[in-house]
Amino acid sequence: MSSSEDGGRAKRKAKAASLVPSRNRLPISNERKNIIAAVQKARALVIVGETGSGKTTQLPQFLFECGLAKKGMIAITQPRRVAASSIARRVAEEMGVKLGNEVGYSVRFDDKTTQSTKIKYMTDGMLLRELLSDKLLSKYSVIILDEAHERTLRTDVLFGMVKAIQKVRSDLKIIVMSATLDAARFAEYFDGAETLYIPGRQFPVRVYNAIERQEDYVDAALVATFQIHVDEDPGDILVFLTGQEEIETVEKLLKEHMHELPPNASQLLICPLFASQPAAQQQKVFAPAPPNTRKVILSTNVAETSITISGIRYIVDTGMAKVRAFNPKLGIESLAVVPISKASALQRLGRAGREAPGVCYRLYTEDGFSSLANVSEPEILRCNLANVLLTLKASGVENIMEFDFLDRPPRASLIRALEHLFALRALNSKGELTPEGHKMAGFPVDPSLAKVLIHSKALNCTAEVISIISMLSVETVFFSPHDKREAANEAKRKFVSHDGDHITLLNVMRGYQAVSGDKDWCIQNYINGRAIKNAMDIRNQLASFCEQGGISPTASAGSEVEPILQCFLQGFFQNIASLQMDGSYQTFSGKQVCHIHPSSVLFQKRMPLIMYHELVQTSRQYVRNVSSISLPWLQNTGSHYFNAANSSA
Ligand SMILES: Nc1ncnc2c1ncn2[C@@H]1O[C@H](COP(=O)(O)OP(=O)(O)OP(=O)(O)O)[C@@H](O)[C@H]1O
Repeated sequence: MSSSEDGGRAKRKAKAASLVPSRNRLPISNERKNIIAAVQKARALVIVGETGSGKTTQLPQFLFECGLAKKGMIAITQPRRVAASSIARRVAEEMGVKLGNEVGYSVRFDDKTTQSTKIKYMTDGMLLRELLSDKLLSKYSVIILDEAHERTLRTDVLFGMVKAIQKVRSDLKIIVMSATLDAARFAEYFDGAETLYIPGRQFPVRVYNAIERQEDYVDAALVATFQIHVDEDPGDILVFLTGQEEIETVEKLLKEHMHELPPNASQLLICPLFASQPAAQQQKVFAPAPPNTRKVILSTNVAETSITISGIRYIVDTGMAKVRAFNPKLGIESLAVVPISKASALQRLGRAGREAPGVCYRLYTEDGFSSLANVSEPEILRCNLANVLLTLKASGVENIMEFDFLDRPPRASLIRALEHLFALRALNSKGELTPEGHKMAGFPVDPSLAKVLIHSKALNCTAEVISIISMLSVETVFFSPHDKREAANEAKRKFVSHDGDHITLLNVMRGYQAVSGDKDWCIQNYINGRAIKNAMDIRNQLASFCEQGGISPTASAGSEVEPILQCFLQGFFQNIASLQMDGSYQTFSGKQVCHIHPSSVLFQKRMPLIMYHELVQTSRQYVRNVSSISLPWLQNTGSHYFNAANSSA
C-alpha cells in the first residue's frame, strides 16, 4: 500500500474518531442494546423516533457492528436521491471508510457501491428496479424502509414487495422507520410487528408563528430571510418554497435587494435546491459557507426529510408545497400549491436543532397550524400508477388487483394504468407482460417515453428523441423577465418551429450543443442556463442508457421532422386532440375540452390535430408541450387500442 493511501486512511480514521462523542450523544445511542436485541429476535420491526434522533445514520451501523451484514447487505431506502447520497457520505465519514467501500449509495444514474459494500443507502425507486433482476432481493439480509411516514408511491409498493419476499425468505429482516406516531398502521401490516420508540430530540428548536395570515407567502419569506440576516446571530437559513420558478424568483429578489442591507451586515450566499437539479449541483448546498457569509438555502420539500445540512440554525416555513394529483377517470394531472400537513411542518422544523439549538419561523398562524391535516395523503391514492405497475409486472407480480397494498389505490386508478400499459403494448389482452413491456421496464423513464426511446431505433432518430425527452424533463428553459418580455420573445423566435414545441425544444438544445454550452449564448438568447445544463446532464445519462440497451444514441434524422414526431406518437397516441369550431380542442380519449397553454409556440394557432405531452388542470384545462400532427400518422400507432376503445364504446 502506498504511503499516500496510508495517509488517507489515517486521516479518515482520525475524522471518524472526532465524530464519536457527538454520535454518542444522539438519543438513539441509549437504545443501542434494545434495538439490536429486538432486531435479532424479530423478522419485522417498526422504529419510531423524532427528527434528528439518529435513526438513519446510526441504526445501519448498529446492525453492521453486530454482524447482521455478514450474510448480505443492509439496504436503507430513502424517498429522495439527495438524502441517499448525502447520508451515505456522512456515514462513511463516521465509520472512517472511503465512500463506496463498506458504505455506498445507489441512486438513478449514479452508483457508488463496490464488492465490499455492506451498508447501501438507495432511493426507494432503485430498490424497486433491482427487483427486475433479483426477484428475492437475495443480496440483502436486512431491508430498512426509512421515512415510511412520507408514504411515497415507491416506498408503499416496496412494503408489499418485501412482505411477499419474506414469505419465501424467512432469513430476511425488515425494519420500517418513521418519524410519526401513526406507526400502528405499519406494525399491523407486518402481522403485529414490535414497535420501538426512541424518545427525545437532540437540541431544542424554538417556534415562532405569524401573528396574522400572510397574503403573499413568497413576499413574507423574503422579508423573514432579510430580518433573520440583519437581527439574528450567525447560522445558515433554510427556506421552504414550492417549486423551481418560485425559488428562482426569490433568489433574484434577494440578490436585487442585497445592496439595501446595512454596511456591516455579512454577505449572503444563496443556494437553490430542487429535485430536477443534477446531483453535483445539489451537493453544493452541503458545502460550508465562506467566512463572514451566511448561507441561505432556497428549497422545495426535497430538503424536508432525512437530510442534515450542517450549519442550518434557522428554518423559514411557508407552510405550502406543490403537489401533483391525477384524475384517473379523465387522465388529467393537476399541479396545485396546497398547505402542508402537520407531519411535514414537524419535519421541516426538524432540519434545525441537529447540531445546536435552532429557530423555526412559520409564516402561518398558530390557528393555521392547528387546522393542517395530521399527515399528507399517501401518494399511491392520488397519482398515475402506470410506471410502478409496469415495474411490478416485470418483477413477477401477476395479479395486480390482488397485490397486498398498505393502502389500496382506487380501482379506477389501477384500471386506468393497466389500460394505458395495454395501449402501449406493454401488456397483452390477458394482462401479461409482453417482451416489449419487459424492455420498457428497463428504461428509467415513464412507460410512454420508454416506448418512444425504443421506437427511435427503427425510425433512426434517437439523437433527437433523447434531446427532446431531456428538455421535457426540466422546468422551462425559456427565461422571460417581466421587464424584458419583448426582447425575450424576439430571442425565442429564432428557435420556434411551426411544427410545435417538441421541435422548438430540439432547436434550443441543438443551439446549445453548437456553442458547447456557452453561458453568454444562454444570456443573449434568454435561455435559463441552469435549466438547460440540467437537461444536458439528463441527455448524457439517457444516451449512456440507450447505449447499454443496444440503441445507438447518435442515430440522427438530420433535418427531417416527421420521423421524430411519428416516434413520439408511438408513446403518446392517447394524447391527441382535435380543433373545435370555437378554437378550443377536444381530446380523442375522454372527450375533454382543453386549450393550448400560453407557453406553447402553438398558442392561438389553429392546428387541426395536435399531440400533447401532458394535460393539466390549473386555472383551466391546458395541454402543454404540443405539436401539430397529421391524421394518417395515426394508422401506424395504437390501432389495437382505438379498436378496443371503439368496440367497448
Ligand atoms: N452531514 C452531517 N453533518 C453534521 N451532522 C450530521 C450530519 N448528518 C447527521 N448528522 C448528525 O446526526 C444526527 C442524526 O441524523 P440522522 O439523519 O441519523 O437522524 P434521523 O433520526 O434519521 O432524523 P430524520 O428522520 O429527521 O432525518 C443529526 O441530527 C446531526 O446531529
